[in-house]
Amino acid sequence: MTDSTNLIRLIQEVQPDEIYNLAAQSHVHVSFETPEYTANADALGPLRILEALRILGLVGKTRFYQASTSELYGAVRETPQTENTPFYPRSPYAVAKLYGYWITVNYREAYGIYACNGILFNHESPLRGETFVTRKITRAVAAIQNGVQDRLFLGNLDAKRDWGHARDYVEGMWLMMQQDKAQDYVLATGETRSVRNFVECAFAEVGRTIVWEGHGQEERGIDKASGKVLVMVDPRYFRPTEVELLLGDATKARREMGWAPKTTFDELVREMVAHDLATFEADRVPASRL
Ligand SMILES: Nc1nc2c(ncn2[C@@H]2O[C@H](COP(=O)(O)OP(=O)(O)O[C@H]3O[C@H](CO)[C@@H](O)[C@H](O)[C@@H]3O)[C@@H](O)[C@H]2O)c(=O)[nH]1
Repeated sequence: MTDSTNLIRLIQEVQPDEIYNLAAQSHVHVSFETPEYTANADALGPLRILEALRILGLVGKTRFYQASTSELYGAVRETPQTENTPFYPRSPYAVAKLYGYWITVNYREAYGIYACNGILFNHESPLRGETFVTRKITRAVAAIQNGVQDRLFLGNLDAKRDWGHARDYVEGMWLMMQQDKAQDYVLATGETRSVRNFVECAFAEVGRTIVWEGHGQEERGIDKASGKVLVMVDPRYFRPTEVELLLGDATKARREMGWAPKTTFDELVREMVAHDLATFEADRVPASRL
């Protein structure tokens, strides 16, 4: 995404009908440490693809999808968030994505290219990177259950997200690219949960009840049955500016494309925990081979 000549060469060779730009430095916390690279990949990246389409004369042939994000809403101006909610980005990642959003709109309006933004709320699966909060939690549950980790350290337990399953969202992305006219759409479940609640649901999958004690940085998540501290707060995971609450309204996607999420929150958590448990169990060396 940071190399125009290779992007042009690749697009010329492939002559694609559709390009889904999911490439990015996509970790919000990391973007505070690497803001310049994040801007290069996440803001100028989509511009480079759009320019490649213009240079190669593919504006009438190739459709373009830009992975926009609910992070654009940041310090939210209204709840729930729709396609018409004003943006207020709260991280170098979100500011870079703001450019990506508007350059996509601009190339659609200026050159008539079929270019659309999917404003996707958090979408998760067992394929999620291990440093994003959902997967970090489900892996820790599996590791603790297998006796290879004592506890889980997290940042802001109060943050609320609208978490859906990536499988459903990919279908929505594809639908956006099959319409008569390119437009921007929110994809979301319409439910919001705190990080704390995700922790409770993930541990419940292995039969553990988490009881919370203390406040702020002193808060602890304790296993009700054993009394062991399983969750602690580590301020290293706090962000300089946080997005406290995201809750999306996908009415437009439902009305115009017939899109609706199929996987419930509980099913998502169950699938992620089951996958991580299976991975840890498969990695365990049987006692007979020790
Ligand atoms: N990563 C992480 N997040 C934590 C932790 N503890 C608490 N959190 C909180 O959990 C929330 C979710 O964090 P992430 O899972 O890292 O995702 P995100 O910041 O919401 O961003 C993801 O979703 C966006 C869509 O809204 C995407 O645009 C972005 O690329 C990424 O996939 C944030 O409020 C974060 O502060 C922790 O230990 N690690």
